[in-house]
Amino acid sequence: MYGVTSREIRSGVVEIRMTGYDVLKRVQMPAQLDTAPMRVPVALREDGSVHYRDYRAVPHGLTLGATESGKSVYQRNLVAGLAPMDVALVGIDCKQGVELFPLARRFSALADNPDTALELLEVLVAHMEEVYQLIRAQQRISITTPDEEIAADIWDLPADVRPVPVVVLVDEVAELALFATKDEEKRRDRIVTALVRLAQLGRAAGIYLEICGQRFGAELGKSITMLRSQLSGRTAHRVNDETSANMAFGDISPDAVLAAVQIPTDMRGVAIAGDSSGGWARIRAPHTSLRQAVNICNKHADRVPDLPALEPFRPAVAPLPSARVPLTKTAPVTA
Ligand SMILES: Nc1ncnc2c1ncn2[C@@H]1O[C@H](COP(=O)(O)OP(=O)(O)OP(=O)(O)O)[C@@H](O)[C@H]1O
Repeated sequence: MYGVTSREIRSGVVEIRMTGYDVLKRVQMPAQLDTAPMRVPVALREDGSVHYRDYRAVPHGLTLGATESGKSVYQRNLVAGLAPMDVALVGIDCKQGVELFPLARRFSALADNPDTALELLEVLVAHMEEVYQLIRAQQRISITTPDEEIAADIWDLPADVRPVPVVVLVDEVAELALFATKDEEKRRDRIVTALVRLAQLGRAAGIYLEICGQRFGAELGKSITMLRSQLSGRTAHRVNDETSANMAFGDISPDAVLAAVQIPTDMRGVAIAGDSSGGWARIRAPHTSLRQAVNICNKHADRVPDLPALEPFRPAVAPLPSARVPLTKTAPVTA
């Protein structure tokens, strides 16, 4: 029997109701900016504790759910939580860009079609290789100094040489896999190959994948199983059938599969979150509107880091009203 409902009663305060137990809790979501780097408070668990998306503990994530189940709102909460942090945000949104493009001011790179997405992913693979070279160069220095720790990932590097971490958000992954011609099929395979490389090697280079979609199946080609095994953070909103729930949790926990298929249609935003340990929890993200997320991204627009490789993919955005150059010149002050 499903026994939890939650709703946001005012900004940042979520009311959790456990039906059958007559328990009511009001919980204040913590401030978005958490002290631990790359650890985002993104939702509440049914016991009232905070659910974090911790990129350093679980580098890559897969979020599944039927249409209108709450995937975009969840992803929006992630972006809003990441916006104040020292991180580059990269978005791939081939659903006409409707979800991620309004948040463009905080993004270092955006792609809204599969051709640009492929170019962007291959640039990220090249960036990852450069970061590996940097880690190796640092290792060569440390190795000659007894007692000095040897860097194994970007977080072991001295802060002044550490590259900025990158979170790559992919909205509706199946849109990247559509093909009608042989050339488009080859493009799909190259996209998935780049995603697999980022998923296998990205963690040490501080590149984290956050992939979202209604399904995650054979349409993504032969490497799908390999890619899925690397996306160890799983979140499933309401799904249409057990097959979809299995795509999220079949290889992790049969109980989580059952819990995902039991999410009722009217519980939008409720999800099951689990990872490769087999542990899982029911969660619900705050109902952040697109307007609220845009405001947060605009507020932190100046935190977009300088990453020359991503510059060609930087979204063109109009300046914010406060930063606009006045259309009329003020008269010079004369003595
Ligand atoms: N955490 C939440 N709390 C309350 N309502 C929510 C929550 N998340 C989503 N909803 C409601 O569900 C609707 C659908 O959410 P959302 O757009 O995130 O779904 P989706 O899975 O991304 O859908 P699609 O695949 O069609 O884009 C929202 O308009 C909102 O009203």
